[in-house]
Amino acid sequence: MTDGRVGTQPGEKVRIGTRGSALALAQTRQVADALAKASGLEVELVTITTHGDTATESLSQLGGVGVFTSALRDALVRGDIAVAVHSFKDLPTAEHPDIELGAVPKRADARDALCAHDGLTLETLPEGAKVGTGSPRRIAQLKALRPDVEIVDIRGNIDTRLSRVFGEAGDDRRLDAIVLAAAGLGRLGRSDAVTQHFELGDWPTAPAQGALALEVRRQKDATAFGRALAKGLAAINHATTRASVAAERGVLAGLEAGCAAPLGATAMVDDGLLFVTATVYSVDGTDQLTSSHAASLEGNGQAALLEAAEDASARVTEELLANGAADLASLGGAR
Ligand SMILES: NCc1[nH]cc(CCC(=O)O)c1CC(=O)O
Repeated sequence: MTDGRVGTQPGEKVRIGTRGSALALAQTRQVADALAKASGLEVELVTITTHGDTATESLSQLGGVGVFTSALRDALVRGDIAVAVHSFKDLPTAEHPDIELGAVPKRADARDALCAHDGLTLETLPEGAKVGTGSPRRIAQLKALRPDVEIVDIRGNIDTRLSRVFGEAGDDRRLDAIVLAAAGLGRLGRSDAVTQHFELGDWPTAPAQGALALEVRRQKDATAFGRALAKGLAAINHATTRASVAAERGVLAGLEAGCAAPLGATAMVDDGLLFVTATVYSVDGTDQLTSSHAASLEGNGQAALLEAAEDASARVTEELLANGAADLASLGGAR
């Protein structure tokens, strides 16, 4: 298709695929601008509708694997787009034969946040308060700390969810609070709705939460355009984010848990070490298992970081499984 091309064609743009939600568009515009600057190429957003956007079932019923990502991946493989931008936490852990990770930009806030009316926090919500979330992990975490609250399964985009607390929702739809990713709220300029941030130490979040994945085809165009794109992707890649996310997702893959599993994982790089901590919850929130390990970086650069990530996450996975994580998590196996 592009064989024999020497220079970039005038007007040839990097077609960047994104979901059409306000959140997806906001985050993709940001990386598209950064990629344009770093590559010197013109960019163009291509909106793609995914099954997760059109389905009306709750997320736990949809079953998860790739509902938000497979249509984007299909467009990438077909060549309709050159780059697919995903919320990293929505990506399945299984490798795709034709696709690889092109870049992972610097992570945003990985924490979850409570958005409640009247400035309330998880501690000050009234007894029996209605709290909205569709995530088995968040359900387990809420139940562990506030077994009295009534958890309401919600889905939809962030603005729809916020309207259940702050908007004109009728009394029967009105919620006292919802739990959302701080990163999503930040990207939409809605951090003002947050009444409490949960610290990662006692409220770990989904593997890769707050990070984006830029995927590209494994098969590269040997053209000036292809080289400029590769250079741009390398420039916006953030090596420690990529390794931290790899460590968190390594635990997810190692536990053979789906993206809806009640698992929280947090990794970070500091002072020559990569740390990863993961917690598996029973769905009712009464039980949990945590494991933490660190691996030292044997050298510099992305490869050394990824090796440490693999090492640390393998040890965390092994310890969680040895302590019965599979049994604990499968208490929610029906999801
Ligand atoms: N599963 C939905 C989803 N995928 C990515 C984000 C937002 C932030 C992110 O992690 O990049 C959200 C919403 C949420 O969990 O509140």
